[in-house]
Amino acid sequence: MSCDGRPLRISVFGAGSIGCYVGGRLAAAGAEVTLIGRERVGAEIREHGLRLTDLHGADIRVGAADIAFATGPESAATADLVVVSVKSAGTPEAGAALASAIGSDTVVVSAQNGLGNADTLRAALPEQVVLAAMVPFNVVHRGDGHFHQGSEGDLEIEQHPAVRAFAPVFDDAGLPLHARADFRSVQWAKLLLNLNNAVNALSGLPLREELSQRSFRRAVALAQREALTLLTARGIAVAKLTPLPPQWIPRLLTVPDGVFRVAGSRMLAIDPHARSSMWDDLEAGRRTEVDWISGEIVRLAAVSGTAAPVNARLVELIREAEAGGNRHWSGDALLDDLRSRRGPRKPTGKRQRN
Ligand SMILES: NC(=O)C1=CN([C@@H]2O[C@H](COP(=O)(O)OP(=O)(O)OC[C@H]3O[C@@H](n4cnc5c(N)ncnc54)[C@H](OP(=O)(O)O)[C@@H]3O)[C@@H](O)[C@H]2O)C=CC1
Ligand SMILES: CC(C)(CO)C(=O)C(=O)O
Repeated sequence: MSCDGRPLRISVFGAGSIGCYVGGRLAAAGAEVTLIGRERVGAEIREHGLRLTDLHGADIRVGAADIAFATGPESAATADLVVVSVKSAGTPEAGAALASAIGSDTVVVSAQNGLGNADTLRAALPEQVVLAAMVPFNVVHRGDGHFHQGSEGDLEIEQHPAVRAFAPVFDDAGLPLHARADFRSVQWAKLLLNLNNAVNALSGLPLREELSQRSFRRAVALAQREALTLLTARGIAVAKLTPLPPQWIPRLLTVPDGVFRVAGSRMLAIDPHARSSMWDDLEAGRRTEVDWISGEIVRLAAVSGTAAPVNARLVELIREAEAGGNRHWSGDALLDDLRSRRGPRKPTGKRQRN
């Protein structure tokens, strides 16, 4: 893929799990990539290069000489495209850093979870085209420059004419980008899925092991059902990322054998070691994105004049865990705790499915 006969220049602001994996694959496909991140990551890449693997046996090597690394935004000055992949708490700083470095022709893509990161970047970068994208798959950093894609799904992005200039290099990299006119509803669908992040982080378990336990699945379903009730009441659309209607989403996580649906109509495999990005943050002692994920449901409830006690409790438990509290809950204990937060249930006469 080239831009005016030369390789596309891409900077990735936030060289972590997603940034190194996506940036590395784009470099392997011929783009001129600069990763912008912390010196510890730069040192790892200088020593080992990048190794990028996936569930299907892809094993791609990018030598240290074939991908540039920087700790500041200056190198983004000549980029055609900047992919932002910092955690949500870092977005304002990323926006300010890019504002001092890039020109108005550079397109910026937020490859982050949550709903508001692209808007935060737009506020800092009023002259640039800023687009939100959705990363459905999980990436695990295995050390020594090795990043492993531990689940499946294709990238989705807001529909915009600018996408045409860089979509081909994503195709070449084996990471096809699907442009969607209803992107907000895609973000809501992903956020519903990410309500599992808090439960996963509190379980202290890999995703597959967590989701193989019925009580954790029921805990996730409580959070998702609470969110869906609010979304439905406010008439907010949730993309049909599966062939099932949105009200079925809580049931998707009841699949017993370590696979769940993320996007598309397929069952998606999960690597046995894959963990949520929130698990990574708790493990590393970093601030999590709980305010931008479960916290969105709490805010939605507040503006709707109601409450979201299950998601509010998950926010509270993650904050406690960030401060050193329990992050090894059993499924039964977590489920009992979350259930005790809900108001009394009306008897339905029906057996609970999840
Ligand atoms: N990991 C995953 O599997 C998935 C993640 N996502 C989403 O993608 C986004 C990125 O997640 P992920 O890749 O896990 O995040 P990581 O924490 O692994 O990577 C972000 C990196 O950017 C660095 N960074 C932050 N601010 C700056 C700065 N100003 N200058 C230089 N480097 C900086 C961070 O360093 P430091 O930690 O020192 O600040 C960190 O190394 C999140 O929104 C996440 O929710 C979506 C799907 C899956
Ligand atoms: C891929 C997925 C859904 C895995 O939990 C994720 O988005 C995350 O970890 O943040």
